[in-house]
Amino acid sequence: MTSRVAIIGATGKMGQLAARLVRDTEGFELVAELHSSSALEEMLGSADNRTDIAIDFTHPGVSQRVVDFAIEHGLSVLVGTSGWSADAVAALSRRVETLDNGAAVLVVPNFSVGSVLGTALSALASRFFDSIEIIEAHHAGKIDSPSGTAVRTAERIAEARGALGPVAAPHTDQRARGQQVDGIPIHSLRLSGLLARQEVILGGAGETLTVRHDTLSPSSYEQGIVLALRALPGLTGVTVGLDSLLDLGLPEAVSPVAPPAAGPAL
Ligand SMILES: NC(=O)C1=CN([C@@H]2O[C@H](COP(=O)(O)OP(=O)(O)OC[C@H]3O[C@@H](n4cnc5c(N)ncnc54)[C@H](OP(=O)(O)O)[C@@H]3O)[C@@H](O)[C@H]2O)C=CC1
Ligand SMILES: O=C(O)C1=N[C@H](C(=O)O)C[C@H](O)C1
Repeated sequence: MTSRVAIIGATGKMGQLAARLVRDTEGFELVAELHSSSALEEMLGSADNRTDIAIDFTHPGVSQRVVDFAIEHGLSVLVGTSGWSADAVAALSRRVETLDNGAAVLVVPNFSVGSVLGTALSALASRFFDSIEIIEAHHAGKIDSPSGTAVRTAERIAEARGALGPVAAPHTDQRARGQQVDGIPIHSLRLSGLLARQEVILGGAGETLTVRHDTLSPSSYEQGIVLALRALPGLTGVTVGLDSLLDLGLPEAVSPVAPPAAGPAL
């Protein structure tokens, strides 16, 4: 069976990449391409060629409106746009449950497998260090900060630490100490010449551990986008991240669906 796909943000960098992947992947057909001047109705396709899946690669200020429209019309949605907070995802889950019309949403803060692993490994390590900060660096054209990946990493660290509670982040009243998400300071750099990089620095007694991921080319997103597209028809409700699709083989304590972990006996 062929899934018909609409891309919202099709003129953008990621939208163009997604369009190529949809065209090149068996079982998917591209039926609509929307940009900033398009009417949202265009995402539904035509009467004899109705859309099944919407892919959103727009801007943080636009994405929620796009996703709301898609789920209201029973489309499943793959969201690549950054800026989806935990609160916004929780509200979306409630909305999808209430609608109960078959729509499913997969929100993916980062499609790169290396980045997903970097976040998971940071969550794993976070139970052993009480001092943790994130530095994320992106191309100068990125309009939002902190990055969606950094926010997701901080959320995953907070989940993994569970009863251990927030990390020690002194001097939070000083602006140069970063923006805190779940008690973890995130420092954002925007630089010409860069694509994307994230370092999670964990400090302990007499040692630091750095988990660093570098995105060198947009090709790093391709595998994750195709994996997500193929998985979407089998999902229900709202799912965040590729973790559950990748079978990372990590202990339950750092699984995003696991209950809060108890602190390690050191
Ligand atoms: N999850 C992941 O792995 C990744 C996520 N991202 C995220 O994806 C998003 C898009 O990034 P990128 O492709 O670089 O951005 P671009 O600025 O290149 O593209 C943005 C797209 O959104 C469209 N757009 C803007 N406003 C609207 C609107 N009101 N209605 C419909 N379409 C609109 C633009 O159309 P127009 O051309 O008409 O302006 C354009 O097609 C960002 O949030 C970014 O952080 C990026 C890389 C990887
Ligand atoms: O805007 C980008 O480029 C990216 N945005 C996403 C984010 O905010 O984390 C994913 C990736 O880092 C590239």
